[in-house]
Amino acid sequence: MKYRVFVDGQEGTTGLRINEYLAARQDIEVLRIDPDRRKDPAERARLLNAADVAFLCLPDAASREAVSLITNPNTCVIDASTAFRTAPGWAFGLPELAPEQRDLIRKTKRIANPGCHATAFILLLRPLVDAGLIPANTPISATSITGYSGGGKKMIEEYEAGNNPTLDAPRPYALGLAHKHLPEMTAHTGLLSTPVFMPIVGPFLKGLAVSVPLHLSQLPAGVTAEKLQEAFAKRYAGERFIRVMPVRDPATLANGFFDAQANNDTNQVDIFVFGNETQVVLIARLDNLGKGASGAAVQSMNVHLGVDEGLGL
Ligand SMILES: NC(=O)C1=CN([C@@H]2O[C@H](COP(=O)(O)OP(=O)(O)OC[C@H]3O[C@@H](n4cnc5c(N)ncnc54)[C@H](OP(=O)(O)O)[C@@H]3O)[C@@H](O)[C@H]2O)C=CC1
Ligand SMILES: CC(=O)N[C@@H](CCC(=O)OP(=O)(O)O)C(=O)O
Repeated sequence: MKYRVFVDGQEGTTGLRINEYLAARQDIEVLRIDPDRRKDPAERARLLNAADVAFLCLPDAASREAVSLITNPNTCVIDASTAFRTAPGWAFGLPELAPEQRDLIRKTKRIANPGCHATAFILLLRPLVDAGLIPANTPISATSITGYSGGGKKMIEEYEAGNNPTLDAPRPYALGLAHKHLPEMTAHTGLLSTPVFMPIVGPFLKGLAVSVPLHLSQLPAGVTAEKLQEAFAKRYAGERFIRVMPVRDPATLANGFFDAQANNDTNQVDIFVFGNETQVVLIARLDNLGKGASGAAVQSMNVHLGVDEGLGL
């Protein structure tokens, strides 16, 4: 028997990438919607309710509508939008979040796939807050460098039209300091205050790196770059999709520049700790369309179904 999977939003950036992952799977039958009816609620409802797993790769409002159309108690929803990431009754689709997270993903029928920036930020902060190395009341700031595919079809078209010179330089955004990932970045790290977060979109398709600068004077006495790196190594030991790099990664320092695209076309996250006696910078790198979106959604599906977590990734 094959699992039946429906991708609502199959023509979008996240949906297309999920379909690429699923195409190689022998254990999955993809239920496809007639492109002319892809926004027809009745046809979507029929397929959503026929599916064992439904991926929602839609704007928030359309995701909420899709969830309201589901009456089959056996349909497991994996929503890629921002709509349910801190909602009660939904499991956060980040298996590496905490030791109990895989169990939550396995048992629920409602999984909220994390945002791309949020995934990198949470994987940096959560282990250190849990270990008491970053007290929960520490004020935290972060930047993120991201490729333009994170903005979906519309932003991809703008960049690829090639007729707007203002897109040639990296562009900081979300300067209202209210980026849509902030609620999940706060809730799933345990931080007591909302971080200051400034993402920067650059003229490249995909790849993302979140940086968190810290003064060691903000942290408990005795915390060093080495101790932070050791805490990551301990927390992520055995995690196949997370690689904790050596402290002050010699290869990056020798190169002189950080490569935000080095995990593209993988489901991998790399974690770095740079620093001196008084300061550190934490960096997490991933493919915003891989572990930042479609790869993470497929990984959560695998966990939910109880098949090999890396199948097809
Ligand atoms: N791109 C990324 O890196 C990431 C995106 N996400 C999230 O995933 C979701 C999808 O994003 P993304 O793939 O980038 O967006 P896109 O704009 O590329 O794709 C969205 C798709 O949804 C379709 N759609 C819109 N409204 C409806 C509707 N009512 N019924 C059915 N289909 C509809 C659109 O149709 P049409 O083709 O006509 O426009 C489009 O094909 C968003 O919530 C986004 O926030 C999450 C993580 C990362
Ligand atoms: C470049 C760009 O605009 N990126 C998007 C992030 C995409 C993503 O991961 O977030 P969602 O799942 O929440 O859409 C942004 O910062 O809003």
